[in-house]
Amino acid sequence: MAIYKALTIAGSDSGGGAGIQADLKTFQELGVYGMSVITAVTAQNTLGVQGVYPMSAEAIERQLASIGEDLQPDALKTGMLFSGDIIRVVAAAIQQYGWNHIVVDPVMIAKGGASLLQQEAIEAMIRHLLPLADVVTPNIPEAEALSGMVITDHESRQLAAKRIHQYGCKNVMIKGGHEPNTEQATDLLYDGTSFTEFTSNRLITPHTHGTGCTFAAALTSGLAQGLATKESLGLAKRFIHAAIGEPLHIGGGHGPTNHWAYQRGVRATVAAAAQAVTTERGALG
Ligand SMILES: Nc1ncnc2c1ncn2[C@@H]1O[C@H](COP(=O)(O)OP(=O)(O)OP(=O)(O)O)[C@@H](O)[C@H]1O
Ligand SMILES: Cc1ncc(CO)c(N)n1
Repeated sequence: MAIYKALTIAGSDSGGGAGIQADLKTFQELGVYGMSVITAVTAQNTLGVQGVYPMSAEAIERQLASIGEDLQPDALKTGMLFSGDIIRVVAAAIQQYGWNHIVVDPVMIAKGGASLLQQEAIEAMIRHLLPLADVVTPNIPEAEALSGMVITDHESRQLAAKRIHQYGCKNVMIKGGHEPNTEQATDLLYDGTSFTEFTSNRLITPHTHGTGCTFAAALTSGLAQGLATKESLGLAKRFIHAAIGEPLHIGGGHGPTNHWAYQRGVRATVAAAAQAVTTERGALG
């Protein structure tokens, strides 16, 4: 059996709902072997971010080299990168080791408002990282920061996607979790030629901590297994919808999503089908 390997380069969330922890849980659930390079440690829970402690560039470089010298990832994602220096180190390693299938989740601000990326780092991300990306997955505020324009409607979202695409990434997926007053959660993909929408009903819940990380990790899992970009995005959309749809109700604030929900749904469907076959056989004979 082939073992597909996925790498996350991101920050640690002590509360377990976002960052490295969300990524590794998602990789595991989707059947890929997960590896991590930790860029920063956050003291964080469902109530907010209580502390941010970036790793040194040397510590990050060393982790990247340990992966590069031994374990080639089939796909990787970046999450919280915090500074321009860290972005340059990560971009250099991607090039040095010839890694492919790169998902850049341009994490900037946690849902509670804490900054996870310094302002000066946006320029470095545009210059060094986006040209290496197969898919970049900004939410609406991140797409505004990257494109330098305000997104108010469908047309301005399309224009922002085109602007971001010009930085050299192959695909831009502007996620719609932050779109106000909509009954649907619609994500917009631009591949340099045409637009594709991925839509689900909007779930009403405060428990959306780590949705972006989980979505990008599911996308990375699909790419690691050799699925095409659109197939992987479809998988990610189904995975996050299931994860938001069955919240765990832990913590006193914005709780994490449920990383078990998607596979439990798949297993239940398979079990129901097996039951139907057994019943039919029983009826026949
Ligand atoms: N309430 C919701 N109901 C259904 N889908 C949602 C909801 N909120 C977010 N999503 C979906 O979750 C995925 C992540 O989108 P979102 O815009 O929330 O990311 P994000 O803001 O980067 O997340 P994070 O807060 O973790 O940084 C997208 O596919 C989006 O459509
Ligand atoms: C470590 C980390 N990465 C990303 C996010 C964004 O959800 C977060 N809250 N924490």
